[in-house]
Order: sequence, then C-alpha cells, then structure tokens
Amino acid sequence: MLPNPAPSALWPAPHASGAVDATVHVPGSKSVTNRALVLAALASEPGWLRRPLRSRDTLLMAGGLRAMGVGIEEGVGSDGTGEAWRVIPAGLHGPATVDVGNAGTVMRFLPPVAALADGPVRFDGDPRSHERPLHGVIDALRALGARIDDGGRGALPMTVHGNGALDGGPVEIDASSSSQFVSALLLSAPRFNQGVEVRHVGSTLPSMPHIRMTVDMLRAVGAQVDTPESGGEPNVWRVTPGALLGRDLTVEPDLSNAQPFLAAALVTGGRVVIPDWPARTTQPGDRLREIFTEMGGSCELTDHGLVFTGSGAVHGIDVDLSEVGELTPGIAAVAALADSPSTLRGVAHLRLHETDRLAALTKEINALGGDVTETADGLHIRPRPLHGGIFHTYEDHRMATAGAIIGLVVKGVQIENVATTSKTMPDFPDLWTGMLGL
Ligand SMILES: O=C(O)C1=C[C@@H](OP(=O)(O)O)[C@@H](O)[C@H](O)C1
Ligand SMILES: C=C(OP(=O)(O)O)C(=O)O
Repeated sequence: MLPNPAPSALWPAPHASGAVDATVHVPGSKSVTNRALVLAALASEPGWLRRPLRSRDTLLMAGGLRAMGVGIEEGVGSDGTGEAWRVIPAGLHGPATVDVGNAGTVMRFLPPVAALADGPVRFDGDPRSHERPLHGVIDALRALGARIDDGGRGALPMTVHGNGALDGGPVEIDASSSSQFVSALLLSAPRFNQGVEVRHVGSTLPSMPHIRMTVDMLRAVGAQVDTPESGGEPNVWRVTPGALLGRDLTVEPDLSNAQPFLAAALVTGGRVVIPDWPARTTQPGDRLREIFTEMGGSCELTDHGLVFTGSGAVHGIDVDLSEVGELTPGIAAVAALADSPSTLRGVAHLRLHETDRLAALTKEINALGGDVTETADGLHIRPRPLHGGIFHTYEDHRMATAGAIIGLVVKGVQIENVATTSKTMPDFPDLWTGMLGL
C-alpha cells in the first residue's frame, strides 16, 4: 500500500500580498487518465497515454492493472514528444491484489475488469474506502454473472472471483450515490460476452458530465455505445461487445484542479492563465467558466489558454452543483469570501466522497469564524469576516485546496496535511507558491 502522508503536519497557507498574476500549467486530468488506462488495458493492441496524471489515484490505477498482468511502461509518445505511458494489454490474471487507496475511480472501475480475469482478485484500500458506496457495482456484476465475496457487506474489502469471461447483458442499478457505478460497467462492457445494457433506476444521477466522458472515451477507442442523448431511452446506456483499439491519447489538464488557481484570481482581483484549456471537453471543471463569472470574474479562451480575471468583487451564488459535485469545496471557499450569501444545491452525495464534504466544509469554515449551515442537499453560506486558524482536511485533497483559497485573503490559515493533495495533484504546494512568486 502507498503510505498515507503524516496527518499532523501544518502548512502555513500563503497570504497574497496583492492581485495574483500568473500562468499555471495544471497537471493532467485524473478522470481522463484513469479511464484511458482501463480502456488501453482492455484493448486488443498496445496504446499510448501522453501527459498522464501521475498522482496517488492514477498510480493506484496503474498498479491495479499491472497486478492483473497489464504492461504499463514509461516512455515517450509515438510522436516522440512528451512523457508517456505505453500500455500493453495482456490476458488478465488472478490471483492478484488491488489497493484502491481512497480512489473512487479505482474501487469502482477495476472490479468489472477483475471479473474478466482468470482467477481471484482481492480489493482493499484506506479505511474510508470501506465506507464509500460500492453496492451498485457489486450487485450489478453479480447480476451479470460474476462471483464476488464481500462478506455480505456490499462494500470493500472484497474478492472478485473471475473465470476469464463475463456474460454481461441487461442490468438495473441505482447510481444515485455515484455516477461511477454507471461508468464502471460501461468501461469494461465491450469485453463482456453480451456487452451491457445499464438502466439507472434511482431518483437522481449525479455527475452526468463524467458519464459523458466515459461514453466519449469508449467511442474514441471504437466501442459502439447508445445513450439517452443519442436517441435512446432516458437513463439507459447500451454497449455492444467488440474489440477496442489501442490509441495515442494526450490527457487534458485537470480542470477541477485548475479551480483553486482560477479562484485565486477571483478572490485577489488578479489574473491567471491556464494553458491547454480544451475548447471542447466533458470535464465538469469547464463549468467554472460560467460559475466563477457569475461570482464576479470574467474569462476568455485564447491561443494561450483560459485567461481568467477577477474584478475585485466576489459575489455569492445560488447554484445546483449536482452535475459538477467535485467543484463544491472550491466554490464553498470562494463563497465564504463573497459579498453576499450563497446556496449550493444538489450535492447530498458528497457526504460519501473522500470525507463527508458537507460536514467538513461547514466545520472548518465555521472554525475560522464563518457561518455555514448544511441543508438536506448542500450548503448555505453567509459570508462573515474570517480569522486565521487550523483548517483540517480529513485526507481530502479538495479540502486542502479549499483551505488554501481562503488562506490567500485571510491571514494565519494553516492547512493540516496539505500532502493529501497528492491524491490528484502532488505538485499543489509548489504550483501554489509558484503562482504567488514565492
Ligand atoms: O468518474 C469520475 O471520474 C468521477 C465522477 C464523480 O464521482 P461521483 O459521481 O461519485 O460524484 C466525481 O465526483 C469524481 O471526482 C470523479
Ligand atoms: C470525489 C472525488 O474523487 P473520487 O474519484 O475518489 O470519487 C474527487 O476527486 O473530488
């Protein structure tokens, strides 16, 4: 297992002496990297992944696939430039052990892959991984023909007893607690004997852009996918069985990890440029252009990237974040510094993320003098003058970056365990001080 960083260390969050003015190269997308790894591992020929994110979550994904026999080698992309991973698919083998850490993508996307292996694959991870919902994947895989021993918990730890193939076919799931249940089944489905027809039967379905990302990436490697958007039934996705192509894919910057840097421009009335911001993307972070504009900034997509400029004013917002839940901590941090109240809605499922994010944000912002209350499905934030103090992170990367945003304008904020940002952005402290010219 990768060690968890020491939880007691305190990082004095840098205070911005004026408006920030910086260009920040944001590392690759976690969600794209981990989907690309799975699809490349299931392909019928080798593929390349250029500018992959190298962080705890993606190294765990690579480690899990390697444990099942997939080759993932360091190299340069087929055009001879840039850092890359070469992925060499192989027969999937058990016995194997997969450490999921606290990566939702690893704990949900790899069990369907393991169902295709020729022996038992054991899954375990951080204590929090035992609490995060997995029943949608477990129940669906069983309905599709897999044998899984989870001790009746419906959660980790568990063993998937692969026998080299999975029937597949139609299955109903309730994915209201995580869109990753749907993505997990779709990603491996081209390799199921009958493909899959996933029908979501729950009341709500969060993070739709992430499901669109799954569908787009499947199609890009040759899979046939029918979706509600392509004229199919609402809440039904169909994947036809078939071989996947090995591709040479360049990973986009992680737009959700661009959030703290854009927020820095917003709360200091400065300017930040994010190079390589994609003109079209399924990443939920693209919604920041609209959300942070409504909160007081302005942005322009240029040849240099996204140029985001703060006006000096920060406004509250009333917004449904159900499609883009992972942006909630950063938006809450900005909202705590705004000139009017905010209501963040549609994110009840965040209680089951890396930590209970609604409780954690409420507690930590209030500990700095804020006035945040939890609602049934989100947060109500009334800005108040904040003061310094310790901002606990609960091993949640986005809590750490949220605290850093507040620390830019509130003196004396100390982030506990900033190293937890290694889940998706190990360079965060350096990128942050670099942005400030420190
Ligand atoms: O599929 C993905 O890559 C993700 C989907 C979302 O999960 P949930 O639907 O569980 O919120 C998101 O919050 C997570 O950070 C990444
Ligand atoms: C919810 C998140 O991650 P995970 O992939 O572990 O669900 C996140 O990155 O905000």
